[in-house]
Amino acid sequence: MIPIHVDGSEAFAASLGRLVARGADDLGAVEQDVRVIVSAVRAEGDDAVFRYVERFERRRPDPLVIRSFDGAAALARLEPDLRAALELAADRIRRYHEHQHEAGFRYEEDGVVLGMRVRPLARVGVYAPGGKARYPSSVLMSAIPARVAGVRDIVLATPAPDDRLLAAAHLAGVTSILDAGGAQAIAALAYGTTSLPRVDKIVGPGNIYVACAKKLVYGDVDIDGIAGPSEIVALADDAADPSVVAADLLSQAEHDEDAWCVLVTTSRALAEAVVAELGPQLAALSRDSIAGASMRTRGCALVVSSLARLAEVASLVAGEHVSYHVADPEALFDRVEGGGAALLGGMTPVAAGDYLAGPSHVLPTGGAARFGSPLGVYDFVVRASIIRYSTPALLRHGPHIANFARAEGLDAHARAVELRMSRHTRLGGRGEGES
Ligand SMILES: NC(=O)c1ccc[n+]([C@@H]2O[C@H](COP(=O)([O-])OP(=O)(O)OC[C@H]3O[C@@H](n4cnc5c(N)ncnc54)[C@H](O)[C@@H]3O)[C@@H](O)[C@H]2O)c1
Ligand SMILES: N[C@H](CO)Cc1c[nH]c[nH+]1
Ligand SMILES: [Zn+2]
Repeated sequence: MIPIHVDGSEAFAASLGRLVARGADDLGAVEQDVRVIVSAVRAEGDDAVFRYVERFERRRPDPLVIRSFDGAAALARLEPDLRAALELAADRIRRYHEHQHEAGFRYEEDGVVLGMRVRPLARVGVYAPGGKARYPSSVLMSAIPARVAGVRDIVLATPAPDDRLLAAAHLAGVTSILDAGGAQAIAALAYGTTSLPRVDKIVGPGNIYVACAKKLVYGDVDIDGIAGPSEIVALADDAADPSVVAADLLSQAEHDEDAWCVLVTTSRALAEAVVAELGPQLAALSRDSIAGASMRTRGCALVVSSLARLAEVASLVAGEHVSYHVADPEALFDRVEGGGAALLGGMTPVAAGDYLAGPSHVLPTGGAARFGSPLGVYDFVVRASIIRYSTPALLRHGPHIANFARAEGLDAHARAVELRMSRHTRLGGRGEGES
């Protein structure tokens, strides 16, 4: 089902090389089409959004923007077990993100007040996929951090929201819903239309059209990143439970034919036992053809000779989820670089992180965990630097600033400083401004 490669072999080097080079999805195949959609929505607004929703989703939303929705009623209509799961998840996600609050700061240094002000973004767009499957979990995982940050308007963009989505939107504090999916929804959020004011930032996962549209509008609006197919890197030693490791690998493989599922282990016997588990477990899944395709094309087991090498390989691969099936997960985690989500110990399924542990499941993929972080409250704030000079401080720094400016050939910069200094001197120290 998946090949096993031992460190030192050519096959191991090739497999690791392919993983390290995997990068973000190649969006080139759809870029031209998406560019047309984005430009049309930018130029024509609602009319173009309706046109593309009719073309790709075969329906006409009415209304396109839902300003008030009865999320509480939708929640009440859900089957009680699902309702309880959503409420538990929302509560846990909120409490986790409350730890991420970032305070600004101010201090004074020799007559110069410096600081940083942190304010929430005013208006954000949260995309929740709605093509092949529905993800109320993604609504919670994207919108709750925004709500905790204090964002005033949270627009959920999703095609034809059902009760599960409306209930999640209600629990997450979504303020309005754009009933559209795909590139047209992203363009409407980025540029605004008659019925929808533009947003400051767009977050959340989606398919290749959504990802490409986010990339194209970036700069006119902020984005969280480009989410590619799901990934899991399971790290295991010889004490790991092969059936549990196999179950974790399959739990991400079932997302997408292109998901990356990788086992890195210090034990050849464990690798063989995991591979033996995969077939029967896969056969029992409803999405067996998706998970099977992912395993066949992008799955592999890499066998290394030490925990140090395990950490090195995990750092190189930089997976979205890294699950630690080893005797001392904390010690190994300490040696692995990068962001993403770490699931520590055999009793921590990746699925717990996907649904309700607390941290957002919107994570860097395609190796972006080398530098990227989970979606968080910090994604929904804007920072302003604060600088305030007193007169003595400017008299002290002024000559240095002017010298620096002239060295860059920027006279006007120098004069803006010198004017203040000379005016102050002319007025005998009684100049305007701060003493
Ligand atoms: N990383 C995460 O946290 C996470 C979470 C949930 C889902 N996902 C991923 O998000 C993706 C969701 O994809 P999806 O397709 O189910 O839903 P989606 O909502 O992202 O895309 C559906 C939209 O695609 C557009 N579309 C479809 N065919 C098109 C075409 N030919 N031309 C232009 N636009 C077209 C339509 O407008 C449609 O509304 C999956 O890959 C899934 O694995 C990721
Ligand atoms: N594992 C996905 C992120 O890679 C998130 C998700 C949503 N639902 C279940 N899982
Ligand atoms: Zn998942």
